Amino acid sequence: MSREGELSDPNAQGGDALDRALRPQTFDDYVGQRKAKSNLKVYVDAARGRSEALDHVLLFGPPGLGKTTLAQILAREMGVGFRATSGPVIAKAGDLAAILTNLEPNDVLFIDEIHRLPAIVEEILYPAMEDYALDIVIGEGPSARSVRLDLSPFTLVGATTRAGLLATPLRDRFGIPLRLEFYEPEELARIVMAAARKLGAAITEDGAVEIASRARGTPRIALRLLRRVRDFAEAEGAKIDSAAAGRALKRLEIDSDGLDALDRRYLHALVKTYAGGPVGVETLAAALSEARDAVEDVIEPYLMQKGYVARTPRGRTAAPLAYERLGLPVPGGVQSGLFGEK
Ligand SMILES: Nc1ncnc2c1ncn2[C@@H]1O[C@H](COP(=O)(O)OP(=O)(O)OP(=O)(O)O)[C@@H](O)[C@H]1O
Ligand SMILES: [Mg+2]
Repeated sequence: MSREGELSDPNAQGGDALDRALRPQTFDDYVGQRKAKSNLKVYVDAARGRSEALDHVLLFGPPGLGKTTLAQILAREMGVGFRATSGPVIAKAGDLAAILTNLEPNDVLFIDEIHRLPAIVEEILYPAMEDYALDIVIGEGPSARSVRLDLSPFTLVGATTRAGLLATPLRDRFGIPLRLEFYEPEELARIVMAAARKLGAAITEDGAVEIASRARGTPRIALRLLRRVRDFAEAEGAKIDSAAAGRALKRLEIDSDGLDALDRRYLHALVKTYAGGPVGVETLAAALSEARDAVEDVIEPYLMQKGYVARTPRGRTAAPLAYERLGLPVPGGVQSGLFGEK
């Protein structure tokens, strides 16, 4: 049982058109990520002042934190065109060459899931990023020769769920690497309020706070919960206040910490089946019938940040908080002291 659409394909979820309508368009509408945003503003202003392309940007962080959104905002704030593609879609070097030669000066080229670019494609990206040039080999065998083709200056914005998945030479060519962080509940509440306003849904501040506090620090999840809660509230003829949100979230099996059924299955497997670990991520993924990547990208980052799970050289181990969440005694009787504070 996956979170709706998220594990199989992060971008294929219900309400896609709605998603687009809710996307912030400017730095000012883009809530949170204060550090990344304030640095980017400086770089954008400087590049615009010099009429140059912005340096290449690598955005990394768990799914749904706003990488695609931020890439679009960058192009808009730079006042340049935006072209989007993704790693798995570009199969041949020629595909990327065609895209690169069609860019207007200073355009933003967004490559989602950039860690999934085939190696041969990655190689032609290196001179393109460094010198705005393509090295094309003409002919075969001993008569083959390489010609250099100049490109317009452009900004590559790459997105990936984990920077560690990128080959070092590629990673090193990004002048601006930025890690997106999980959002604070107050920030998510602002996102939920703004979205509810755009949707014309009746919501109170505490209704938004209730949804925000259970959204795993992730705007996409907050917006999805808002849509579901709104359905329940409309069915009840109620507005979305904290009581209505609480009832709906209970029906959606989202607990007070925002953990859903899949998170609880993960903790259950780790704590019960594997006695709290250490256990390898492959083994855990198999126990959950999920892909290893999905476990590492989607489930674990939030559980680790919240201190339920730790990563050790020998595998994952359950922290005291995991036992407490499942209502089990903590081995050795050490209490985390964290339970109930969140
Ligand atoms: N800072 C933000 N302020 C307001 N809304 C946001 C913000 N970040 C993301 N969103 C909203 O959350 C949703 C998901 O964002 P987005 O698609 O940019 O995430 P992503 O990081 O690209 O995810 P993935 O890794 O799955 O591609 C979008 O609908 C977007 O409107
Ligand atoms: Mg995206």
